[in-house]
Amino acid sequence: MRTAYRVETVRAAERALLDRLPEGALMDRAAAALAAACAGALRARRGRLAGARLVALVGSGDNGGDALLAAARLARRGVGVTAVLLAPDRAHPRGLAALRAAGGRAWALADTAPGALDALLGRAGLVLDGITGIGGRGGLRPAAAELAERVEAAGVPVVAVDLPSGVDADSGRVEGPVLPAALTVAFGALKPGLLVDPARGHAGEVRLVDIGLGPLLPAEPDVAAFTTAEVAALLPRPTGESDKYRRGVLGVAAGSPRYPGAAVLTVGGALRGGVGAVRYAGPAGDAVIARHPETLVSRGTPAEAGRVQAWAAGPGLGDDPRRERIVAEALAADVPLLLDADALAGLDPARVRARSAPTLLTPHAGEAAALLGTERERVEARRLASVRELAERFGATVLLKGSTTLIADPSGPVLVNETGTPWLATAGSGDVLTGLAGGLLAAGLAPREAAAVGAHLHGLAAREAAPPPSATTVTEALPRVWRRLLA
Ligand SMILES: NC(=O)C1=CN([C@@H]2O[C@H](COP(=O)(O)OP(=O)(O)OC[C@H]3O[C@@H](n4cnc5c(N)ncnc54)[C@H](OP(=O)(O)O)[C@@H]3O)[C@@H](O)[C@H]2O)[C@@H](O)CC1
Ligand SMILES: Nc1ncnc2c1ncn2[C@@H]1O[C@H](COP(=O)(O)OP(=O)(O)O)[C@@H](O)[C@H]1O
Ligand SMILES: [K+]
Repeated sequence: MRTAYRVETVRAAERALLDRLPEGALMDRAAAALAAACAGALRARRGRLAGARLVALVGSGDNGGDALLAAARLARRGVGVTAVLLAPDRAHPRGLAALRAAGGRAWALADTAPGALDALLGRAGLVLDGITGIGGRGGLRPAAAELAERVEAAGVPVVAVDLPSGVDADSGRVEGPVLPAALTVAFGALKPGLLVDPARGHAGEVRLVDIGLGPLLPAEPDVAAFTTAEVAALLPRPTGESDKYRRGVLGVAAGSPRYPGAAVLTVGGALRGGVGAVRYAGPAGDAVIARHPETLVSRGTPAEAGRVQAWAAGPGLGDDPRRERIVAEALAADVPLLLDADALAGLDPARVRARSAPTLLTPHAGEAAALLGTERERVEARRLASVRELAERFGATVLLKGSTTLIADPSGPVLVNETGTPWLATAGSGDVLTGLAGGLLAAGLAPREAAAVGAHLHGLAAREAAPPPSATTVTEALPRVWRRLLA
């Protein structure tokens, strides 16, 4: 598991560790790793370290201190270092002394003419961003924001110290300018903002440095991501005693005369979800059979279909006059249920909470916004809070789709899917995910695992099918992904 912890938790662990270590030891560990990462980046650009130029942006906290101590180490190895101090009288004293002793220069930002700053940046091979880390609050203040914009305009690669300056560590929110990094060197633990958009999108490659915090962090993270190996271990596998019913049957209620394709795509995903069989109930049976002849089709509603181990309902139900009945019957079924798309419209939390079996909701940001009574943009800006709120309100597992797919239960860590790709923003790809995650539910995975495994496979399949994938080619790539993971 890749794990991320909130600032409060990181700080508590840091305090406990500081009590056991000599003064400054923790920052020295961080600075050594940071200097090594910068040295690697500088060498990759120009072959050798001596004579390279680095600009360190230094805020008034320990994030700036880390930048100064790392810059001092690089200066000792022949790198020409200039530190740009946002608040010279509050710059980390030990860090500043170390930099000066190593022959580095320090400029006060307020005393630096814009032309001189641009010239400095123009000569730099790398910028080290130590403006703010976990102590950053709200959007960057004007001087810092302007500096970030000038650095970005100069086009010099940036290594962020702990976090890209300007992002909110706990929520992944971004207010105003951020300095985007090619590499973020995170100390002790990842913070949620390094895994969740929009902040994640500014972090570049994220490298976690062990500074000894691990044993002091709680067992339960705030945010976590399954690795591919963990996903592979969760995949349902048939055994000697398996038959098609024991492997699990998924019922699919999707599609309508106007949207038969949604039924085809959902069933297509379901058939790659590790089930023994898929029962389709609805008006698009002919289209489903034409593409997937192995499907058991019927024209009725969920209550009229045969036994299943889980239901997936919603894609393309839009103009089916029986939509409400279909959703009501799916909600009444005493098996795990995935609700997506048109099944989410107007969904009553009390009806979901009253269910006897688990429920998984898979909204995109627009559907999540409608369920929360807010705007899509607000959900996109506050993904973590939104998915947590939905899970709590509905007493269900919620998978929030989009640029970062998140999965939340009413309590416990939020799971992040790290395999996503913007290529998935293509019509019908959500229907494939519904079938896939529904299939995994029917095969016996808990909703949280079914959602996380489904999203992980879905992202890998899109990468395999790209560019450019369509919902159909994502479906077709799924068996290749299974094969690789099962090998
Ligand atoms: N945790 C660990 O284990 C370890 C942590 N370490 C390091 O410490 C870092 C945390 O240091 P930190 O606590 O000093 O806070 P930091 O991020 O430097 O920022 C605070 C300063 O920024 C300012 N400021 C705030 N908001 C701002 C804004 N919007 N725009 C502009 N300025 C803003 C704020 O100013 P003030 O509000 O006081 O005026 C304050 O002075 C952490 O990220 C990691 O790098 C490692 O060394 C070792 C192990
Ligand atoms: N910008 C993006 N980056 C990564 N994944 C995305 C992005 N936009 C959409 N997706 C993914 O694409 C799929 C789209 O699903 P959905 O919105 O339900 O579309 P549709 O209804 O057309 O199937 C989801 O899996 C979602 O997470
Ligand atoms: K930073």
